[in-house]
Amino acid sequence: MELSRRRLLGTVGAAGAAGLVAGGAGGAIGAAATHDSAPRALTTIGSTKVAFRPARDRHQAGITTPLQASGHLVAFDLAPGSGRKEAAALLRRWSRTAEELMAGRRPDADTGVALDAGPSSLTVTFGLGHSFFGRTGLTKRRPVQLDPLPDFSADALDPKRSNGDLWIQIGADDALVAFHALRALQKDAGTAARLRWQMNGFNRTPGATAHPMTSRNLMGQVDGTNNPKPSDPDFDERIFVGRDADQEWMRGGSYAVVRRIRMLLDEWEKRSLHEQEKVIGRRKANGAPLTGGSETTPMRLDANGADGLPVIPANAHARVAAPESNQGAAMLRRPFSFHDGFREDGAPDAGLLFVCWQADPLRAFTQIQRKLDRGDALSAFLRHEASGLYAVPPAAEAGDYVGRPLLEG
Ligand SMILES: C=CC1=C(C)c2cc3[nH]c(cc4nc(cc5[nH]c(cc1n2)c(C)c5CCC(=O)O)C(CCC(=O)O)=C4C)c(C)c3C=C
Ligand SMILES: [Fe+2]
Repeated sequence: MELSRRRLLGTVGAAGAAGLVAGGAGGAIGAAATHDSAPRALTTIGSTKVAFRPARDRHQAGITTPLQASGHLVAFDLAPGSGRKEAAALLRRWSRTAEELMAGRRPDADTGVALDAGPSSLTVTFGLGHSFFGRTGLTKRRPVQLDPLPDFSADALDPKRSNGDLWIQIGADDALVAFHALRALQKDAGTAARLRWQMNGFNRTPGATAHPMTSRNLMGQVDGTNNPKPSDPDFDERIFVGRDADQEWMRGGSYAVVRRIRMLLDEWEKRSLHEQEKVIGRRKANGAPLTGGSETTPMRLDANGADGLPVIPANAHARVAAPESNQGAAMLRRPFSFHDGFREDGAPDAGLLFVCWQADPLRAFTQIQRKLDRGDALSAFLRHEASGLYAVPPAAEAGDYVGRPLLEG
C-alpha cells in the first residue's frame, strides 16, 4: 500500500493534467474506476504542492496562495510554565510538521486520515498574538502594530473565541487533508500549549465552476473582486512589512486580522435583489459595479442617476470600504465561509471568517472598519462575534523554523 502511494505521489508532476481528466469529474464513476489495483495519477487538485519555504519570496504560504476549499483557524495559549524555550521548541516542531505535510509526506505515528490523498495545496501559516510576548519575556520586541484593535460600536465579541498567544491558519483543497494537518499540529502542541479556540471554514471547491472565478460568500455576492493584486506596484508595500521596519524579525512578514462575522441571513434574504445590490454597490449576478461594465470595471463613484443621487449609494459597502474613501488604505481579504449549524431561533449560525492581511493594521483594517462602523449599509446584516490580531513572521529559512530570529535572535 505504501509503495503504491509513493508511486502515486511520484507520478503526479508528469501525469497531473491527465489525472484531472481521469478523476476530476469524479463522483461515483470516478470512485468505481479506481477500484482496480493499478496505480493512478492524482488529479491536479490533489497533487498541487505549495512550498513551506517559497523559493522566490520571503513570505509564509497562505497569504497570497489562492483560496482553498477547506480551512481551519486555531489559536493556542502557552501552558502555565511554558516560556520562551518551550515556545521555540513548539514552533520548531510545528514548522517541521507543516513542511512535511505541505510536501505531501506523512509524519511518524500518523493517524492515516489523509492517506491516499496528495497535499491538495495545503498551507499552514503561523502567527503570534499580543499576549505571546509577555508570556515569553519579549515585550520589548513586540511591534506596536500588535496593539489591541479599538472597540467598534457594533462589536459583540466573545473573549473566549478571540485573540490567543499563537495562531495557525490551515487551508487545503481537501477537507480530510486540512483536518489531518489540524490534528497533527494539535498533537505537536503536547503539554507546551493549550487550544484556546478553533473555527472551521470553506470556500468553493476548485472545478465546481466552468472556469476559475472570484468566489461567492454566503450572502451570494461575488466577494474579493477589488482585492489588491500581486501585480500592483504597491502590493508588497501594502501587504508585507518593509525592509526598514523597526522590528527586524518581522521584515517580510504581515499582520493578520481575523473576525468571525455572523450574517443575519434571514433578514438579508428578505430583501429584494435591487435592495441587496444597493447595499453592496455591485450586481449580484456578476459582481459588476452598479455604474456598469463587468466585474473588473472600476466603480464610478462620482456618477449620479436621473434622480440626482449617486448610482453607487453613499452608504454602499464597496464605496465606504474603497481606498478612495480611506486615504488609499487597502488590505488583502482572504476569508473562509462558515456554517456552525443553527441557533435556538432557527437562524443559521453562518457567515464569514474574515481574514485580512496588511503591513499595518492601523492604516488598513482599523481605518476601514472605523469608516464601515459609522455608515455602511451592510453592517445592519452582520454581527462581529470574535476577533484576533496576529504578527505573521516571514517564512523560515532552510533548516530553520518560523519565528526563530525573534525567539533566538
Ligand atoms: C474592515 C474591512 C472589511 C470588513 C470587515 C468587510 C466585511 C464584509 N464584506 C463583505 C462583502 C463584500 N465586501 C466587498 C468589498 C470590500 N470589503 C472591504 C472591507 C471589508 N469588508 C474592502 C476593502 C472591499 C473592497 C472595496 C473596493 O476597493 O472596492 C465586496 C465587493 C466586491 C469586492 O471587491 O470584493 C463584497 C461583496 C461581507 C459579506 C462582509 C462580512 C461578512
Ligand atoms: Fe467587504
